[in-house]
Amino acid sequence: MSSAPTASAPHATSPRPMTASRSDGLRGRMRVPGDKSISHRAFMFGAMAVGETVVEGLLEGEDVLATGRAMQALGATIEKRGESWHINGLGVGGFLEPQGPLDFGNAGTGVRLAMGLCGTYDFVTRFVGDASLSARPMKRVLDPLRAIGVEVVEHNDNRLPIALRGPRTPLPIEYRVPMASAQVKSCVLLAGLVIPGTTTVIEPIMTRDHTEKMLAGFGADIQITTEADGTRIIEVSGLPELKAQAVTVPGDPSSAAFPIVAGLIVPGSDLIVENVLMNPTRTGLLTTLSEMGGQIEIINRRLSGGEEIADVHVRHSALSGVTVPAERAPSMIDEYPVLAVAAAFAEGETVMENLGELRVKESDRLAAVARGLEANGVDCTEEEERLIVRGRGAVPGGGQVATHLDHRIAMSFLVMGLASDRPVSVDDRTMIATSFPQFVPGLGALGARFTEADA
Ligand SMILES: O=C(O)C1=C[C@@H](OP(=O)(O)O)[C@@H](O)[C@H](O)C1
Ligand SMILES: C=C(OP(=O)(O)O)C(=O)O
Repeated sequence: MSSAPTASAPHATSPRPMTASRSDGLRGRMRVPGDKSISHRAFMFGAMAVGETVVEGLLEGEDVLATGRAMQALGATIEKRGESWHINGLGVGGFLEPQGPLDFGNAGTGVRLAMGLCGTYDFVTRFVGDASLSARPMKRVLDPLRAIGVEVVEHNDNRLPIALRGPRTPLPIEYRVPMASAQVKSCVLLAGLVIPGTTTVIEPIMTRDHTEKMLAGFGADIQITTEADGTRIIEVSGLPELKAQAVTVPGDPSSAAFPIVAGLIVPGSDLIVENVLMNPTRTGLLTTLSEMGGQIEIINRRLSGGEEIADVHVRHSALSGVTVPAERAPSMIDEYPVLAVAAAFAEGETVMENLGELRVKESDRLAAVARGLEANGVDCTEEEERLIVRGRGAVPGGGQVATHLDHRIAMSFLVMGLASDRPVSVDDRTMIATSFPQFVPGLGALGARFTEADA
C-alpha cells in the first residue's frame, strides 16, 4: 500500500531524447490509461466530499499525482490500496490552510481548477508550476476570481507564481466564459460551491462537461439550460453537502489518439484500443479521421460510471485531406498535434481552423507542430489561428523535433517516426509521463520501434 501520490516531478530530471523508426504493422490490443480530466476531478471532488471516495482506473500520470499532492496539502487523506485510490474528504468549506506552495508541475487543468477550488478560502494559497506552466496565461481564471472578491496577493503579469486570498464574504457571480475553455468554466463552478447563493456560468461554446456531470454525481445542485443557439447556462448552488462516490475512470480519448493515428499510418496495422471514453465533447478526432477515410470501427459500446465507453478498431488506411469544421475544435483541442501528423500522411490539403487556444497550451502547439512538420519535410502553413498541412501520402522524416516541455508534441512526432521514410527524433520524452506513462512500452508491445538516444 502506498499512502501518497508520490513520484518526482518530471521537469526535475534531465531531458531524455528518443527516436522512432519505421515499424512493421502495429498489431494487438491496447488499453490506454484513465482519462486525465476525470482523474484530476476525481481527486478534487473526493477531497471536497464527506466520506470515502474510491477511484478505479485513475490516471497515475504526473499531472494527476500533483493534484493529489495538492489535495493532501489542503487536508484530504489519499491512499492507494491495491489498484484503487481512496480519498477521505473534508466537506465543502473544509480545506485547511496549506503549509507550503501547491506545485502543479506541468498541469494547466490542475492549477486552474484548484484556484477555483480553494482560492475563495479566507487564507493565502500559493500556486506554482514548472517553466511551461509558469508561462501560461492565468488572467482567464483570475478575472472571474477577482469579481468574486478574491485578492490576488502575488502574480507575475497574471502568470505563476500566484498567491490568492479569499474574501470574508465571497459574492456569487454570473460569468460568461470569453474563450472555449473547460478549465475556466470549471474554475468558476468550483468557486461557486463555497459561495452562498447561485453562481452562474454562461458557456457560448460547449466544452468538455466532466465538471458538470461529476458534480451532479457527487450530489451538487447544478442546473443546465441550453438555449436555441447552443449557449449553455450552468447554475450551481453554493454550500452543498457533497457525498463520497465510487468513480470508475474510463480510458482517455486524448491518449487513445496516439495508437489510433499510429494504426492508421503504419502499413499493415490492425489494432484495437480498449475502454475509450466516448463522451461527445471528446470525440472530434474520431469523426475527423473517419472523414479522412480512416478505417475506424467503434465496437462494444457500453456504459461505465455514467459515461459511454467503447473499443476502437483501427486498420492502416489511405487518408485524404479534409477541412476540419471550426466548431469542432473544442471536442478535439488536445488532438490537433497528432491530427497534423495524420494529415502529413494523407493525400491533399488538411485545413485546421479556430486553433488560437493551441498557442497557450503546454507550448505554443501551433508553432511547435509547424516547426516539427517542416523539420521532417512536410509542407505546411502556420497562420495566426490556422494550420494547413499539404500531405503527399508519405513523410520523408529524418528531423529533430523540439518538444518545449510538451507531452503531446513528443508523442505526436514519435508516432510520425513509426511510418516516415527516415527516423524522427524528439529532444525529450520525459514529459510523456504527465499524461501517458505507458506510451512507450504500450505502443512498443504493438510493434512500435522506439530507441533511447543519449542526451
Ligand atoms: O478541463 C480539462 O480537463 C481540460 C480542458 C482543456 O483545456 P482548456 O480549458 O484550456 O481548453 C484541455 O486542453 C485540457 O487538456 C484538459
Ligand atoms: C492542454 C493539456 O493539459 P493541461 O492544460 O491540463 O496542462 C493537455 O493535456 O494537452
